Amino acid sequence: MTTPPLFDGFDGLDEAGAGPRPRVTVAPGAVHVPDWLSLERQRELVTACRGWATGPVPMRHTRLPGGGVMSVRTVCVGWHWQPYRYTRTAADAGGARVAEFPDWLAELGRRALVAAYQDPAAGDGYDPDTALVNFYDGRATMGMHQDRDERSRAPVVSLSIGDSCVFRFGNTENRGRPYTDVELRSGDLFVFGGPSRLAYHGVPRVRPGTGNPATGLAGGRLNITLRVTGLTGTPAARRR
Ligand SMILES: O=C(O)CCC(=O)C(=O)O
Ligand SMILES: [Fe+2]
Repeated sequence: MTTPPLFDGFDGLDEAGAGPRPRVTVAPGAVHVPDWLSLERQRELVTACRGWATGPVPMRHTRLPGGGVMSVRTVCVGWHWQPYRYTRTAADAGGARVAEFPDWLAELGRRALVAAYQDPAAGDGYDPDTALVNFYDGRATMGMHQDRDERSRAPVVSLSIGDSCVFRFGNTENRGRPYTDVELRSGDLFVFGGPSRLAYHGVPRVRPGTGNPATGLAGGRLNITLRVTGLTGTPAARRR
């Protein structure tokens, strides 16, 4: 029996409906954990992201120094990323200080590492302090890049909600091959750390209409990456 299209992307079954999609180590330190987030957790994250998207810093298309504009819309929590650095205030998006990074999100990050690396101690000491929340409409893509503006080389935890996408996970040398195309669906976790921490990656395609409105997201794709900036700020500095 094939999977009814209505359930594609959130029933935990593979394309043929034959069973759960397996956890896959795509490269050393890079792990895909399908269906890691419960529907309820996805709903909570959608609600949280809606809140962050409305302020204090608005969700916006990031402008690149070369004059280009990213097709995804982004809002940051904890630290604000703009190409190619982190600051506490969003100079390129209204100037407000970004929302505090909540403890529950750091805890989710620790649990993500335990699940991805299948090691109860994998989350020990992991203390993400920034989240980049990206929203992709059906036409948005993200070119191949490295996440390298963080001083820390602690793993990146990536959570996906809504429409499925092709996530291209490459090598640490250049934007080209070899790379692996992974389908990320609503609820999937992807972690990249260790030898894969600086691997090039991108999103060449989103598949409109494959999400589940029960997540609270009627359309589009939400991706949240948790990272450790390695930057410090005293409470006073944090307000700057
Ligand atoms: O949307 C994704 O899955 C990846 C996002 C990403 O690479 C980034 O925000 O740096
Ligand atoms: Fe990235």
